[in-house]
Amino acid sequence: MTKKTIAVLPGDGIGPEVTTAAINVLETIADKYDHHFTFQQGWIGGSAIDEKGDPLPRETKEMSAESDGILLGAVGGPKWDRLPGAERPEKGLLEIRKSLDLYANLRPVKAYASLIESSPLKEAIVANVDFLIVRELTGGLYFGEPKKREDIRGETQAIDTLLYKASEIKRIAERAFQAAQLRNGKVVSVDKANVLESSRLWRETVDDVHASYPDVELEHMLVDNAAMQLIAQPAAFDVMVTENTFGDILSDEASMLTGSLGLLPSASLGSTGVGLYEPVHGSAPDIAGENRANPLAAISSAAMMVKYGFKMEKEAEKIETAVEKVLADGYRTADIAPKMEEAVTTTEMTDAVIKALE
Ligand SMILES: NC(=O)C1=CN([C@@H]2O[C@H](COP(=O)(O)OP(=O)(O)OC[C@H]3O[C@@H](n4cnc5c(N)ncnc54)[C@H](O)[C@@H]3O)[C@@H](O)[C@H]2O)C=CC1
Ligand SMILES: CC(C)CC(=O)C(=O)O
Ligand SMILES: [Mg+2]
Repeated sequence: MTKKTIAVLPGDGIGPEVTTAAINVLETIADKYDHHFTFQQGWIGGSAIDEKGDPLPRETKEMSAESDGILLGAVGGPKWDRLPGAERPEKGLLEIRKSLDLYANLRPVKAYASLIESSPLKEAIVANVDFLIVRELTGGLYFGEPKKREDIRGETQAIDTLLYKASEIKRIAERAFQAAQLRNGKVVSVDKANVLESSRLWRETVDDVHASYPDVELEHMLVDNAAMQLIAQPAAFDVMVTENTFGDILSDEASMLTGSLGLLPSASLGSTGVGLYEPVHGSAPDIAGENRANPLAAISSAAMMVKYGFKMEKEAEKIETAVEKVLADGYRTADIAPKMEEAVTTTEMTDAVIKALE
């Protein structure tokens, strides 16, 4: 019997609904394969501000650092939108990523053949969309200093800093080339090197790292073109590596190649051994509490946890196959249902996945 302790940070909005779904799936896997998973809940985000006065309370940080893996829902919502940046729910998420040095955010984008009708980009799904976004997660605009507001000659101005060290670029580039070696051997590095100094360093550093991976093909692409190419020829991508902000935006765009943001999982990995697994989507305040959220992104994030965090390949594959099966069987939450009256709820979708696991 393998024992694992999982820190569960549901967060805000639909976060608690989708993490409950993922926990139910993990419990079924534990029963089936004779593992013992212990779940420890912690506060993060807006709910942590309300309960503890801090978007990342010390207890959450410690419990997460000591766990074998962190399962996170999402943070944020209109209730906290007027708070200053340093006190907002999102700060809790940025801080846990930074404090655990989770610099590599893997966001697989894989279309399900059974969802062709649900995508506004049907041709994309037909074209077998299957690529990996490797997003740098602990540098760039979200973290660079100075980050502040100031009054200059009677006018308020705001500053964010886009800062990258060569060492930060080097380690994420290495992750991308290694991922490509296990896939189809092609990396597209996305930057804005025609305008940004940080992107010029990015490009030079990626080129330097590439010298050690001669078996991998490398192409540099400017981010505006990349945004277009994702729609024009999504099947041409294998691994895309990019900095924090570009990766954040391009992965939401890429989600629509699969049919919905509610389908994309992610794994954030780093140097400390503990990984954080969360859906790509946010807290979706517009549907929170309605049992309408698609739980498949969170469930697939749990699959990434057992695969990357616990090295349980067959358990991960079991979850992935169950997700494929429920979609092939026609289960559709509202975000992917062609007809609203045919949509299933979050809990019905979760129950269908659990049944498919048995
Ligand atoms: N990782 C995180 O915790 C993230 C948090 N956020 C926060 O979430 C809040 C809302 O941000 P938005 O811009 O609205 O982005 P969002 O990702 O929460 O929602 C965007 C749209 O996608 C839909 N959607 C998202 N997840 C879904 C799911 N599982 N099933 C069905 N539909 C789904 C929503 O209903 C909404 O229409 C903000 O406070 C933002 O800062 C946003 C992105 C990531
Ligand atoms: C707080 C944000 C940076 C979260 C987000 O949008 C993301 O990580 O995708
Ligand atoms: Mg995002």
